[in-house]
Amino acid sequence: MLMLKNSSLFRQQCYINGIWSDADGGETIQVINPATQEVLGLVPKMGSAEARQAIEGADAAWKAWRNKSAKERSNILRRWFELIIENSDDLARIMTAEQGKPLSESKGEIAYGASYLEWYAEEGKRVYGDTIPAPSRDKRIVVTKEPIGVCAAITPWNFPSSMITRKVGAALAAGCPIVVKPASQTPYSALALAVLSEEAGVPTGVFSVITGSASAIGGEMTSNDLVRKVSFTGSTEVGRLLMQQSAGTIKKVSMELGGNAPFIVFEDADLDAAVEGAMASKYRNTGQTCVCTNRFYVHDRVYDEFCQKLVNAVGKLKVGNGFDDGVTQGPLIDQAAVNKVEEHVADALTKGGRILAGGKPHALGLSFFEPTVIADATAEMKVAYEETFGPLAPVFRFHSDEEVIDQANDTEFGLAAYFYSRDIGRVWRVSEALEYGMVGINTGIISNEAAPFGGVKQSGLGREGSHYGLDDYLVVKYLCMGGI
Ligand SMILES: NC(=O)C1=CN([C@@H]2O[C@H](COP(=O)(O)OP(=O)(O)OC[C@H]3O[C@@H](n4cnc5c(N)ncnc54)[C@H](OP(=O)(O)O)[C@@H]3O)[C@@H](O)[C@H]2O)C=CC1
Ligand SMILES: O=C(O)CCCC(=O)O
Repeated sequence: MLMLKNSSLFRQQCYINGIWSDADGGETIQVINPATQEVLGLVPKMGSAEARQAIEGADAAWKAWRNKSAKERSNILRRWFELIIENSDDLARIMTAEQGKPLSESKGEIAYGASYLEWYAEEGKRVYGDTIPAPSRDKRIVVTKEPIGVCAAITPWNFPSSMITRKVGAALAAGCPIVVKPASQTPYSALALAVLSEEAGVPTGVFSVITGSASAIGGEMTSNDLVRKVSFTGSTEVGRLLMQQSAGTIKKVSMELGGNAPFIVFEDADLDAAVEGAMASKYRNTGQTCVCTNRFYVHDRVYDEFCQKLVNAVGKLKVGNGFDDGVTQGPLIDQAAVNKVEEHVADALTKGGRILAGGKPHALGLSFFEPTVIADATAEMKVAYEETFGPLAPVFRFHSDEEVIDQANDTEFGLAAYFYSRDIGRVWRVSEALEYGMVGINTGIISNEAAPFGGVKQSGLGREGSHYGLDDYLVVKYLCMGGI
């Protein structure tokens, strides 16, 4: 039983057009605590009919929402932000229970998620237009920005709150209503946000949360003509499918997909700082982050020293139930996630990898896995080209800048990359050569609400956070004034 100060935050119904609802047929999905395998509760298993209802409600709400002043929308977003902060202890407990991450990380995510609402409450006031000198004297060119319309979002289990607020904050600030389908493994964080949105005064239909069949709800979201934009965070495979489905009605799409982040340690790096960044980047959320380092490249001259320092730091991690004191590594989300890490470890070992730490499921059982470091990684290993999404750090050796840049870019993904160097010329050269949407230079943590988050290549399209994120929910309108 989840103990909360405000038990009304734990809702087991969907929030559609301001009404708390069950699925039409009464079907439900079980939600499991990955740290204990206990059933936390049930949520409705909705499908296309309920998704259509939510979309139609959003469309009905759109006109009044877009007609509010930016300041009115800002006040509501601000109030929602404040309520999230006021309830952050409970929201963090809900997150740890359904997702497994340590309570301190859940608290961090609630604050991080709320920061998008706070930031967009302000930025929504700055949707500026433009005037452009016309090529002829009798015309004037004026450019305005307008909300794109009804939006739909599908979000993942690894960041159950912030991946919603990052989309919803921008959509609402721009003047768009939005319907969200959270991951089936972590619906309660989303439903708790809906409880607080209602209290904050977000009008009926402007924000709905619908749980259930991903293919049925996703199918309706991507085919319904009323939806003008689909925003997705999750696997590249599902992102590709949603883009195909959205093509029929030419929807705008934002896709935040898989990564395969390289983390390069040059021979002039501050190694202690690099290890600190490596730990934050690799083991945050037990390695289940699309911007987590997937591949460490370390210069031959500092290879052994870096590996030793990394292993020492990994030895201090504590695996366990995220509610327990001192735990830094929760369980993986499910057995399939464990299988993938095991597969990558086994593959690396058959190709000459050397285990320096961990390497197997944790003695706690269930989906707990030992934080793992593997030395002598090579380009032939699966860890070089597939996203592990778990606590496995493969360490590759390199000898020159050209070699490591080629290896870092040798992937279909292009989300985040990191490198450590104290040479300013190299910092510029490497930053420019890396084919990635985001580059962390002498830092392992890059995410914040003021920065544009997003990838290139098969890591996705569009940006979230920052003023670029707001543009993704706006359309440009050109007014041609003649007869002057
Ligand atoms: N970029 C990122 O942040 C993330 C990347 N991943 C990567 O993806 C791998 C697999 O994770 P997984 O959870 O399966 O990720 P998915 O892409 O399957 O899930 C993400 C979201 O998409 C939904 N979804 C799944 N199938 C469909 C569909 N056919 N139509 C519409 N929506 C759909 C899911 O719903 P439901 O939960 O109901 O199935 C969930 O809400 C991970 O190992 C990791 O490599 C995963 C999560 C986040
Ligand atoms: O897509 C993800 O894995 C979530 C990104 C978390 C972050 O914003 O850093």
